[in-house]
Amino acid sequence: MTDATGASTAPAVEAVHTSKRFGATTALHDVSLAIAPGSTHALVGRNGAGKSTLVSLLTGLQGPDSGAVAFDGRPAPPVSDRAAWRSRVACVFQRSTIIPDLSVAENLFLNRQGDLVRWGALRRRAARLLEEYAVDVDPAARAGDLGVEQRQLVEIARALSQGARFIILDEPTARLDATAIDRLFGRLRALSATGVTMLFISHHLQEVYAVCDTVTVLRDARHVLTAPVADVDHDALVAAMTGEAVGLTAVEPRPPVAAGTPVALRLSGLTLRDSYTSIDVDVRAGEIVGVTGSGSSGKVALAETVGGLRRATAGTVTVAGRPVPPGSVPAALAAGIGLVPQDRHREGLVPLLSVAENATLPIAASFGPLGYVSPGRRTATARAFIDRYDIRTSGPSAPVSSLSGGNAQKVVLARALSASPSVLVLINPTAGVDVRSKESLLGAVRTAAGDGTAVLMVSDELDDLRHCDRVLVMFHGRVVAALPAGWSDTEVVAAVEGVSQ
Ligand SMILES: Nc1ncnc2c1ncn2[C@@H]1O[C@H](COP(=O)(O)OP(=O)(O)OP(=O)(O)O)[C@@H](O)[C@H]1O
Repeated sequence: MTDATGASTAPAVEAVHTSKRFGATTALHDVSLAIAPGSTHALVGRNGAGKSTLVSLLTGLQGPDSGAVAFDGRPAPPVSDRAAWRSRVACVFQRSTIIPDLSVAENLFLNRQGDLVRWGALRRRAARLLEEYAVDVDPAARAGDLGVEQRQLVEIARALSQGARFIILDEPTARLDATAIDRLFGRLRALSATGVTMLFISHHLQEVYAVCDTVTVLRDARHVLTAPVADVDHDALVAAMTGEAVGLTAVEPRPPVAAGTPVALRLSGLTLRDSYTSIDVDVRAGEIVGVTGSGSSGKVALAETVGGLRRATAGTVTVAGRPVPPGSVPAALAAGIGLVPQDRHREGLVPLLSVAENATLPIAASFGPLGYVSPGRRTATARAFIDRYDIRTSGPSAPVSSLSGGNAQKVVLARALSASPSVLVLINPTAGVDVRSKESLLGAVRTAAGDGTAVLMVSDELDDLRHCDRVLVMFHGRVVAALPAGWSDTEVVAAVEGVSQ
């Protein structure tokens, strides 16, 4: 197709009446999408709406059951021709496709034909490529040592250098702090100005307005709406995603924790070499304490230490006055500490077990004597979780690996809460969770606190932190600010950046 000037008018990317089923689940039903060349197109929808499935069709990871995909008006290559797909489209996944044990240079030229076996030549070519895309990374660095931001930039540079003019960004901001997000958005705008077409997937609707020109909403495997972002306000977008005209509810202030309430969790002089130093924190029963900070602040390592995933080099963790043996998840669990870890793929879930088995792992012992778990009780408990947390699944016996990302995150939280822990440690608990489900997850955390659980919530999200009674800000391994309820967004951001107001 061409216009009067002879320029191509075909969409850069198109899905035409595509459908995809997994067993009994319809993941996409007759979905069509056309992305104009050079546009930055948002794809939004609730957890399980079908976004990742559509991405898998647009990247050729699998073919549609019916319908077709086209690039620049021409049919997509066969699924088996990976090189042809790589020259058309790349997806910067939330989970990296970079191989950690190889160097940056090797990662950049992975899967490419040619005579690049000589290390010196490979490194020089990698250096030129990184310079061309203004990526400030050493080509000889081990890829596994890169931060999330640098890793994503290497992935984008690799995609562009392979000829792809269409890039899919699947929740690219999920693990970036505010300044890194700003830098990423600057780059996306610059890429867009050079004619690169992008599909941007995010549960943060404000990001959609910040970087995208057009938005498509999927709901229950179906296409609901495609429109310029300027024509759809926030409430209309949420209504399209949920199918309900009800807006999101404002965060209710929590009643203050009564004076004299005992300390449930105490961190004293807690230190982890190269990560954080001399952390003293008390969390009283029923209190929600937030911890935030930039990527290098040490906040995640601190939470992982309390949850038993890391062993502090000095200091102690006590629960109700009793010291918790360090560096052991079972010991932390036995002390009453529940953990929602950062990486649900690695630490959170057992992929081959069912939703019911995963959700009820810590309470299995209470279901029957001598480790016997009655399947009926387990299923009934799991069904209650599925309803309460709005987990979209074909049922309690579905393997957890069949869940969409956000629904898997809900299982992790359900599991942590299922054992009624006296201390709950959460690391970015709403990452990947849709706007409506965030409300129910944070509501469940508030209910647990209302019942006396002490909550330590590490998060980059101001919307999570709004539920906290106070927020500690870490900077280079130390607590630099303690903000009582009523803080303003700018106060938190300034403290995170290390700028005193
Ligand atoms: N391999 C699979 N086997 C079985 N069911 C699957 C599989 N992949 C996806 N599904 C199901 O298809 C539906 C759509 O999932 P998809 O991952 O596309 O959702 P999503 O919109 O990306 O969600 P999220 O926002 O949570 O990432 C879900 O109900 C999911 O459970």
